[in-house]
Amino acid sequence: MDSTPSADSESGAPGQESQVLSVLVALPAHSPLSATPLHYTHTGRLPPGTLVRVPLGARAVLGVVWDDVPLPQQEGLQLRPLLEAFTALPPLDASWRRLVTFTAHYYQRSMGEVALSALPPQLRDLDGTQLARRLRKLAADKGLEARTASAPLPLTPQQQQALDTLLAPADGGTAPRPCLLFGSTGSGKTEVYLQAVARTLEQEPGAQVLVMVPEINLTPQLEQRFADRFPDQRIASMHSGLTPAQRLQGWLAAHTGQARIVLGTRMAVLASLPGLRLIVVDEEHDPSYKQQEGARYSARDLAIYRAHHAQARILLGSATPSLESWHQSRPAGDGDAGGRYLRLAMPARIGAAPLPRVRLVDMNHQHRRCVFSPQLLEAMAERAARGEQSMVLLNRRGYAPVLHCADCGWKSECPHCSAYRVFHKIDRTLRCHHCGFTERVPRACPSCGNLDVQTLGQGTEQLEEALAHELRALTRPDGQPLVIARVDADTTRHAGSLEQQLARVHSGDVDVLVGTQMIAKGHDFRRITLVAALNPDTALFSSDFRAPERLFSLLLQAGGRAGRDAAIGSTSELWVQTRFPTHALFAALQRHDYPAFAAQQLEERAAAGMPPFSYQALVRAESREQQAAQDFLNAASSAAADVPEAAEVFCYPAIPMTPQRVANRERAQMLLESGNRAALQRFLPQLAQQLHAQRNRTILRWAIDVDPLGI
Ligand SMILES: Nc1ncnc2c1ncn2[C@@H]1O[C@H](COP(=O)(O)OP(=O)(O)OP(=O)(O)O)[C@@H](O)[C@H]1O
Ligand SMILES: [Zn+2]
Repeated sequence: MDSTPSADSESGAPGQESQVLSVLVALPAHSPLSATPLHYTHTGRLPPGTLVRVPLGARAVLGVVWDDVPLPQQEGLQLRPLLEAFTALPPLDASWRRLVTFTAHYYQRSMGEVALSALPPQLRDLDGTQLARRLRKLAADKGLEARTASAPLPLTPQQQQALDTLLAPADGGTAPRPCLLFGSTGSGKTEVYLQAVARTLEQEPGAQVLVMVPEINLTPQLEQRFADRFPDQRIASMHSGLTPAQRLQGWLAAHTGQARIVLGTRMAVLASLPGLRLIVVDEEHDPSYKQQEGARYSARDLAIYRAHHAQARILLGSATPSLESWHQSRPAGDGDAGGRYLRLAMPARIGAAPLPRVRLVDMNHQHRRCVFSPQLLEAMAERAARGEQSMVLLNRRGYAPVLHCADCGWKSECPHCSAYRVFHKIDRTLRCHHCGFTERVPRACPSCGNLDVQTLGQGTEQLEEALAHELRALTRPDGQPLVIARVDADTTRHAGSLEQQLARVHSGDVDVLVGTQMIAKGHDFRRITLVAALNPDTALFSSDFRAPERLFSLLLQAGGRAGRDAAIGSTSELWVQTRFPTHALFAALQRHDYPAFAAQQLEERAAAGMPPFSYQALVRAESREQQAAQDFLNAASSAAADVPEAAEVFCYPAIPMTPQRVANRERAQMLLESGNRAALQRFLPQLAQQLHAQRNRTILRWAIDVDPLGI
């Protein structure tokens, strides 16, 4: 296609001059062109936010008309006209564009990448006619069934107070304060969300709400509750499990305001929501809100930003808030103005079902290879005999994390990673959980030929087998043998399989459920009265300072699955098998005392200058050689050390990541820390410039992770 010279071109209808437009397109992440919008010509003006198709090299790509950016002063710059403007679609509004700009700057990515990744992929393949047809179809099919709405429950005084505080009018012209709903497991947070949504939708005809959940497997249950409560509302869902056509439909429904309720995982935070009045972030502490590739954004943090600028209300909910949100919602005290958020507490469980009793089993008193203590087995047997369910948690899938030969010391290392391959008995494979490398289990030790190769440690597969053996003599109240089921990433690979397996638990077909943390979160199981965590100890002494926080929240959330139905009448229990029963974390857990745990952790973090008392970024690099990766990072940080922006930022020397090698790539990381978020933000582009400059053939890739979760 011919390039058209810029502004003074004379194509087009009389009186319609060709204009220069700034257009965002997605360019490869480190392309020098990716920093700002590109320029194209078009006959007549198009408002910012209009979706367009533009030529890029030999391709035609989707782009978004952006707010004007001056043309670069470049000799002989030839601008090309855009190919197509999707004027049937309302432009993406200023609030969305501002969110994209902020996300790109804050997380050190290009605006084009962020903007285009926030759009449904199928938009790239449609032309204007096809898009117009989709829009007509969307308007014609409301996707609703005629049903009666589930009635709102009469709120408990605590729920009522939380709701009223959330919805209280903000001071004239200011954005409402973000609210943290600190509500015990089973305290009825969802009902507060539902009624907050209902009230928000009533208040304004065009109001929209965004409800976020951490895990895709929690969306069906929540979606059902929303669909039951709002049968005359179109609900758009947004998560990675949808087909491209479904994603486009949901996105269009939200963008055009036809869907007033949007429900989704972290990606939903970047949806176009022109009428946004309320955001709910359920289980706000959950690490899944952090995107782990590309633009590594925290959907919770972006939600706070987004709500602020849209002057929308925002409610973060959790029984175990992140220490960041907890700290941010601290009440004013002596000499401290308090945090920016408002803390709403709902300590009581609905229906007065007490929180589970915590029982610690000291594994120092058991024999070395003991997996289930006799006390725990007995307790599970009692529950099963009464027709109650138990749940056993172990954060390790497969049969055994390592195979080894006692004769020569061989271990099932992955040839491509610095990690062991996990033994999966079901298909007799050794699988690397990092790179996916899979082989049949060797019949004999590959190094010395010893036929007696043994397992080390346990995974969920082995637990399932061991439990079946231990409980084989027991029957349910109806005389049938006990049913033991396992739910982890291996049993839920196929679409719909998780829902099926959970449905079996809900219907009472399963007596003992074994699984990874996947089963600990958010589910409203009615008949589980005992939850057991088998080996939580490694997190107590991890090098990652957030490990105790994650453990406490996992255990408390897991325990929260027990005893949700007071009508069952028996006391619920959370069992923890540990070699450190006197650890302070367990003491706080026994009292269900999140505030005490948080206070102790925050004190440690304050003393050590860790988040939330400091701000961090992590730079990661990959190379064939560990030294090359570290040298690259260290060179960039020394080169950037002299800029004025470096003043308040501390760069630690680069170190190997764990695991150090994955898929034959050596990985290194460098931690940056500052007591001042703005200072860190000013420094990062300087460092990025140096990383670009230092980059050489030996560096396979690098990335900056702002506010990293795993250190
Ligand atoms: N006001 C109410 N009256 C009666 N029942 C209620 C009320 N509010 C909530 N419930 C019921 O209490 C149960 C627990 O509520 P919900 O699942 O919302 O808890 P939650 O706070 O989200 O817990 P978790 O953090 O463990 O997910 C649900 O079955 C819900 O229907
Ligand atoms: Zn591997």
